[in-house]
Amino acid sequence: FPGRPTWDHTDLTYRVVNYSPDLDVASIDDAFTRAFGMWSNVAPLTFTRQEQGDVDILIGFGSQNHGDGYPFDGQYGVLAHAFAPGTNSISGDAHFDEDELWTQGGGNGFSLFIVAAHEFGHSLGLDHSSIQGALMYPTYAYQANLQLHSDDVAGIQDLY
Ligand SMILES: COc1ccc(S(=O)(=O)[C@H](CC(=O)O)C(F)F)cc1
Ligand SMILES: [Zn+2]
Ligand SMILES: [Zn+2]
Repeated sequence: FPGRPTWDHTDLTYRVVNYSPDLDVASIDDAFTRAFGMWSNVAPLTFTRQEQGDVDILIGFGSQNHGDGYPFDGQYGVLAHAFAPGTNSISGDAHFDEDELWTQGGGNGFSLFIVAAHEFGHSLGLDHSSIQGALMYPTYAYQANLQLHSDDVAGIQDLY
């Protein structure tokens, strides 16, 4: 992102503000934990869930207008969005479009784990990759066994 915003600390905290009815709470929590893990596996970052107080990354589901001036668009189209690191309260936050069908794997719907891993890349300061096959490529593609592309790894290691 322009100006190369990054977090000034590596022990990041997050909270899940609300849940989608598409999956049970444990599956949603697990998808986010695994999505953060993709990045902490290759960069000196830790992600700790914190139920109280200020956190770096707020995660939630919303549809259409959900309070941040970036309304979602109903089913399909924009699936989610996330804000770059910074000092604003919304910095780093990740929002998922409730009008999508969130799933755990193949078949119809979108993998919450894959979309979250991509969004958290933005929450950490990564922009899009031009390499198809990279997690940070701008369009969704289901992968049964998600692996970061070398471009994703290079990007996060360049930032942290
Ligand atoms: C692989 O993960 C994603 C790919 C594409 C998207 S998106 O189609 O919602 C994208 C938003 C984004 O790049 O985060 C689009 F611009 F709306 C979200 C997650
Ligand atoms: Zn939003
Ligand atoms: Zn993106």
